[in-house]
Amino acid sequence: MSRTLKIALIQLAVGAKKAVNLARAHGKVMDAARAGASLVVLPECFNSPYGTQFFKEYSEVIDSANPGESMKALSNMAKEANVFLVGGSIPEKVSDADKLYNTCTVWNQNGEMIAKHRKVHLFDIDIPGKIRFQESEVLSPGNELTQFETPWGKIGVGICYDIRFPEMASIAAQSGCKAMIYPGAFNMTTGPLHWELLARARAVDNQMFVAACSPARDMSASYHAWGHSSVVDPFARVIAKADYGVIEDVRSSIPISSQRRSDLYTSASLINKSN
Ligand SMILES: NC(=O)CC(=O)C(=O)O
Repeated sequence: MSRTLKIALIQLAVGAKKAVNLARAHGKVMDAARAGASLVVLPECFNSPYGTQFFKEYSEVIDSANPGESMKALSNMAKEANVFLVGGSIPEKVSDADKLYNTCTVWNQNGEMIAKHRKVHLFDIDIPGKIRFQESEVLSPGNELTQFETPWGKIGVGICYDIRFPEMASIAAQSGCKAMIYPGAFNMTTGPLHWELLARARAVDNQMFVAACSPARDMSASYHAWGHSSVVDPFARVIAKADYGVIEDVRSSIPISSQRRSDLYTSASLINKSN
């Protein structure tokens, strides 16, 4: 078993156009592979805006014999980039049963689907004055726990709200998983309080790696994702975090963009003629 793994979490900007989301995901997966990642993770609902009003319209059947647009795209990304790909999640349609699920698919380097996880714990919350979200109004819950084999050991998968239920990660650890991966989309109310806390809790409880991958925050969308995609080690140390707040902090503390002397930066004005 290989002992080192470079993992990439893609904090993808997700908009209203499915084809654009898929193309952007493809570009970022290729970038991650070029940077040396062997396992790449996309966020929850990577092909669709996150909202119960969108799930039906963006849903696809997940069927290897007759793959939909997102399935084809994920298979191609994994194969072309030569990576294991945890394909975030998409709204899955099961036409015979007239049901929708929030489903993560996992792909190997040959572009073959090796696992499928339907979100088990649906995100139904109501925090007065802050956020009400009821996935169960349109989605059905999955009924299985999911793990997959890789050259770096077995890995368990959950989706977002699943991270709040310690049993899933604990069962994964007890059955030999080295890591839990959660595509997720926490929000501006629960994210600051719980996202990192839960990822670190699952890591420390089970002495395993935890990776949680969010979409990028878009304040013009109906749902404001928290972002902060993170990797936590078995000591519960956050070893990587996408924290775009740091950009603002650094730019206001060291304001080089307003201090730039653009008036001097032409080849003619650079030269001090007296030297
Ligand atoms: N979006 C989710 O499934 C979960 C979430 O935002 C939360 O638990 O908070």
